[in-house]
Amino acid sequence: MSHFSSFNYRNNQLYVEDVPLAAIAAEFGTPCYIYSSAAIRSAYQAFEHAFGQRNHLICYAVKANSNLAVLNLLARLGSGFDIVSGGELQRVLKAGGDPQKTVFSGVGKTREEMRAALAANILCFNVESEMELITLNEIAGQMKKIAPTSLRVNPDVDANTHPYISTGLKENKFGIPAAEAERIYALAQQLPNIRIAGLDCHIGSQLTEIEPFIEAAHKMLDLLKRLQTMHITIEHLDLGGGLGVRYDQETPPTITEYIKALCTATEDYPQQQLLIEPGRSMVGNAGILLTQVCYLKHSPYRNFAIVDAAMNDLLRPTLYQAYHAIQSTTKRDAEEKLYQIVGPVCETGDFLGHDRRLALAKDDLLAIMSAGAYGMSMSSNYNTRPRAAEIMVEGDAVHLVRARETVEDLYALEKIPS
Ligand SMILES: Cc1ncc(COP(=O)(O)O)c(C=O)c1O
Ligand SMILES: N[C@@H](CCCC[NH3+])C(=O)O
Repeated sequence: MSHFSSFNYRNNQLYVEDVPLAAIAAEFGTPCYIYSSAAIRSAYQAFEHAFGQRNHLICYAVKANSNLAVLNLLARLGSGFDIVSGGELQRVLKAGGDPQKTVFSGVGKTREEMRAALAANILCFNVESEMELITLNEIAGQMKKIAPTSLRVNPDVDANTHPYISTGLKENKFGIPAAEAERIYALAQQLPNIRIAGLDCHIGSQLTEIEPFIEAAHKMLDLLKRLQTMHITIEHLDLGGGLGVRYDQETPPTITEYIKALCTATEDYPQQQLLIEPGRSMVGNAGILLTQVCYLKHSPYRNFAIVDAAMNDLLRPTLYQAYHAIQSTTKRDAEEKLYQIVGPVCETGDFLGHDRRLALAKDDLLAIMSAGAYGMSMSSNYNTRPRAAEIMVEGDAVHLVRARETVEDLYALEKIPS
C-alpha cells in the first residue's frame, strides 16, 4: 500500500482523509492513534484484486491492530482473521467476524482457549507441536467435536528481518521442525478427533523481499506432495503473513507483486485454497500516533523535543530500534534543528525518533507515521500512563473508537488488603 496515503498536506496542514489532524487533537486531545478507513479498505481491496480468480481466503492478523472498529471494517469487507489467543477470538466475534473464516495460531494455546475456539466452530487450528496436537484431540474428544487442523511447519527459511520478528528459522520457537512434519501428520491422521484440513507456515514479519516467501512456499509444496503420497488431503495452504511496509527507505514488494508471486508459485495446486495472514501490510500505513510537544530542551550536546507520547504508547522504536517517520502537522518556514524526540517515561530507551531535522515550537503537534500496526496493540500502562484514545476517520467523519483511559481504569482491579 506504499502507493496510497491518506495522510497529506493541504495548505501546509497535515490531513487524514478530509480532516486536519489539528482538529482531531483539539477535540480528543493527545496522544491519540488515528486510523484511516480508506487506507485499510484500499489495502484489503489490493489483496482481493491481486488474487483474482484464485481460490483464497485473507485472514487478517488481529495482533497487528485489534480495535473492534478495525476488525468490524475488515469483517464487512469479507476478511477472515488469524488469532493467537482466546481474547482475540472474543474480539473477532464481538466485531462481527466470521468464525468459519478464522484460524488460530500460536505456540501456547491453553485448554480453555481450545474449548472456546471449538465451541465457536473456527475454520482451523494451526498446531505448533506434537503435544499441542494431542491436547487438542483430547479436548475435542471431551466436547464430542472434530478439530479442523493444520500443522504449522517451520521451513527454516531466513526472512532477512529483525531477529525478534523472524519466526521461520529452525532455532525459533515457532512451528514443527520440517523433518518431523510427516511423522506428526501421520499421527494426526490416527487421532479420532482431529481432521487434517491444511498446511501452514509463517516465516517472519516486515519482510522486504519476495524470495524468502517463495522459498518457503516451495518447501511447503514439496511437503504437500509427500503428504499426498501418504493419502493425506490438504484442503488449504496457509502461507502466513509478513509482507513489510515502507517506514523509511525500504522498498518492499507491493501487495499485488507479493500475491501474484504466491499465486504463481502455487499455480499447480489450484485445488488447494490459498490462505494468507497479513497484519502490518493491511493496517501499518493506515495509522499514525498524534502527539504534542510539551517542552523543547536545548543543551550544548543535544536538542530534545519532549512529547506527550512515549514508549508505552509506541514500543517499536525502543524494542526494535524501529524507525517511524515524524512529521509536523504544520509546515512552517523556520530554522530546522536536529532533535531527539523523546517521551516522558523514566527510561533512557524511551524515544520515538533520533536525530530528526524539524522546526519546532512548544505545543506543536507531531504525527508519528506508519503506526497503524503493532502500535496500540503493543501499548502498556507503564508509569501509570492511561492508554491513548483511538480515532477512526472516514472521509470527513471522525469516530472515537476507543476512549482515552482514565487513571481510575488503571487501578480498578487493585485492592488494598484490610
Ligand atoms: C502466525 C502469524 N501470522 C501472521 C502474522 C502477521 O504478520 P505481519 O504483520 O508481518 O503480516 C504473524 C506475525 O508475525 C504471525 O506470527
Ligand atoms: N511486533 C512486531 C511484529 C511481530 C509480529 C508477530 N509475529 C513489530 O512491531 O514489528
